[in-house]
Amino acid sequence: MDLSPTSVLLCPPLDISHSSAGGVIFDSSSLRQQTTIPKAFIWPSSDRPAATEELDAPVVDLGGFFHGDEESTMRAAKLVANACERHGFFQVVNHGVSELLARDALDFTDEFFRLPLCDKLRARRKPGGVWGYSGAHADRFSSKLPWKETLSFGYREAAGSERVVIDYFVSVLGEEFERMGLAYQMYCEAMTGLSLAIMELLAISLGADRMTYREFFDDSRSIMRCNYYPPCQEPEMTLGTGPHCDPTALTILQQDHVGGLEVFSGRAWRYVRPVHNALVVNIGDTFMALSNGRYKSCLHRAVVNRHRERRSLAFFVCPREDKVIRPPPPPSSSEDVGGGPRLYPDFTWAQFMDFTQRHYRADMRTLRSFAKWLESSSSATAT
Ligand SMILES: C=C1C[C@]23C[C@@]1(O)CC[C@H]2[C@]1(C)CCC[C@@](C)(C(=O)O)[C@H]1[C@@H]3C(=O)O
Ligand SMILES: O=C(O)CCC(=O)C(=O)O
Ligand SMILES: [Fe+2]
Repeated sequence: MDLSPTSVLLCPPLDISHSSAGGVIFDSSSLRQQTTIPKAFIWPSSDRPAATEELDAPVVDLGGFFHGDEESTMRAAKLVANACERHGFFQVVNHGVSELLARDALDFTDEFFRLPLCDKLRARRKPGGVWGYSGAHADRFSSKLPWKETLSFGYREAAGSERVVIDYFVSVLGEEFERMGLAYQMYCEAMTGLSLAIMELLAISLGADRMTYREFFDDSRSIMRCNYYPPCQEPEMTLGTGPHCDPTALTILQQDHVGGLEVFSGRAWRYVRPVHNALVVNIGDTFMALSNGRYKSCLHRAVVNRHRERRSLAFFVCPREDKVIRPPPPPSSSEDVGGGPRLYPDFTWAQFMDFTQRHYRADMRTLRSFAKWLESSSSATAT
């Protein structure tokens, strides 16, 4: 794919301290010239120690599974079960996503985030919205700001959605961004296919009917997020993304070779070494609820460094908004997949997503806090 830079978009000088909407704007290129970072980016010292140990997590070869080889499928399912019961994290290779497509998606991330700030702001996230450009979430939060810029957009595989991503880029940034939109449209299609295959492998690993989750997510909605982490002059004082569990069901993440992703496991933060051509897969809160707590929602974060920018592409798989999140009964017994009493109430993704966007900043306790919030809201309406 021709990656010649898009036409240079000129824009007027910008007052970067405050936007017209009153929110604060994060301009990493000017902030990086300063010797210290603004106070709003400093995280509590308890959140900051850098990992010294590597995470023990499998790199699962999906080749045999894709070829219908039962023995390697069971081998893969066993690795996945063990990892998901421990920390909810594994990596996959021979995943079927083209290396060229993956590289183009990363390269276009560079092209977008290297645009002048005023051009990125043409795609800025609208208040209350999910899609769009954000600088450190400075328009949403006033402390513990993450040292990153993000671009998020939605995807769903349905009739009439063949151009949903392309049309987003063209409508927000202009015709000259059609190639970027096409690359991400194709990337999201590939990620969706892989996510459904992983849902099948998860069901097998849980002893459920292998089509259970594949069917549940057949009309999934996804959120694609491009993360760009600029170099930071005080990397030990801040975080690229704070400690959290993804509220979504499953995340497929492509990271570049720089490193910075950490997972909390065995009472310590552990770094994840980038594996060439591998994709990171982590369980989110919604899948933890679907497995009735048997699989753990992965607690993770991203640290930054002094000299190198880092990029990651996170593909968040979510159920259709109105589907009720409830563990499916496995074929062999009347108990739910996770066995024992229900750990979480029924809820819909629409309710949970709304909670993270309007009521609560997602962190390591989002699902628990959401369950309490649901309970208090329902008891309030019952009285
Ligand atoms: C449902 C979501 C909220 C966040 C994006 C996501 O699609 C999945 C991950 C969530 C997030 C990355 C968790 C850490 C805090 C957060 C505010 C962020 O750093 O971006 C979260 C995302 C959000 O925009 O709320
Ligand atoms: O950039 C990374 O490695 C992690 C990003 C992440 O966890 C997220 O966007 O939810
Ligand atoms: Fe995450």
